[in-house]
Amino acid sequence: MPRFSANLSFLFADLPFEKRFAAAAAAGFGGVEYVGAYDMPMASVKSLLSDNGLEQVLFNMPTGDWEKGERGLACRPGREDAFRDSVVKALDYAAATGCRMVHCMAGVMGKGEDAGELARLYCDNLLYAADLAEQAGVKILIEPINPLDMPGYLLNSVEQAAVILDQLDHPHLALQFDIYHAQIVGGNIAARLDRHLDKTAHIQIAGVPGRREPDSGELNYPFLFYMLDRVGYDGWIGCEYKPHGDTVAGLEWIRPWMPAAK
Ligand SMILES: O=C(O)C(=O)[C@H](O)CO
Ligand SMILES: [Mg+2]
Repeated sequence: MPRFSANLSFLFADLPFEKRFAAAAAAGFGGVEYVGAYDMPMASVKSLLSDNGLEQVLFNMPTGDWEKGERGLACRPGREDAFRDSVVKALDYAAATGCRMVHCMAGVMGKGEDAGELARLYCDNLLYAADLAEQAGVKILIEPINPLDMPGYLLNSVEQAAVILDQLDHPHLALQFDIYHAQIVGGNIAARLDRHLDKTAHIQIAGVPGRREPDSGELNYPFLFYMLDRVGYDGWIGCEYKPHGDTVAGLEWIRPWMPAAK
């Protein structure tokens, strides 16, 4: 049976962030994930989780200055110190909230930059983060993101991520398999999920095209959930989509697997 996590950066977006926790619990979710809650004190996040009986499934490391175009720091020359600070901050929040997975965004390539050089720095930084994460009992996840939504992003394909994970061979590095991005970059989802499942610590879903509810578009999610059960995937499935309208009204697709809270 799939276990669904509500991505609070996408779902319940009409509510203030701190109210999204209760809304997720009422909708039946047992876990939540989001980009980050670093502007809230750790104790407040912890209370929101425990008051609502929620597990903190995942969040991102601080990603740098989003307004200025940063999308993670891990491949960025000159940002090594900021990257190391971001690892420490994320692991502090992870310890406070009992979170066992942290997504490390790679960052974007500038025009004329050497992808090989950036990839080398990215790998060095991933190993630095993974060593610290190991001491904290946390996994660092890397997620391929499609280049239409995030032009210049360093890590685009699941296959690229698999090569990096194979080469770094660190027990605290794993794949965040976002099916929405993977469908746009390569398709053939069932076979690729199967092939890379041993590296996959977390899955995210959305309909393609449009990143809407997973009951719209070209992907057959009930089949993929069935397949994930058959192969014994026991991780979370993050609902990272932009609801068409009201989040709860749009959750009809989930009810065969997840009833609303009583
Ligand atoms: O963009 C995505 O798919 C992600 O999962 C990012 O972490 C969102 O920030
Ligand atoms: Mg994602």
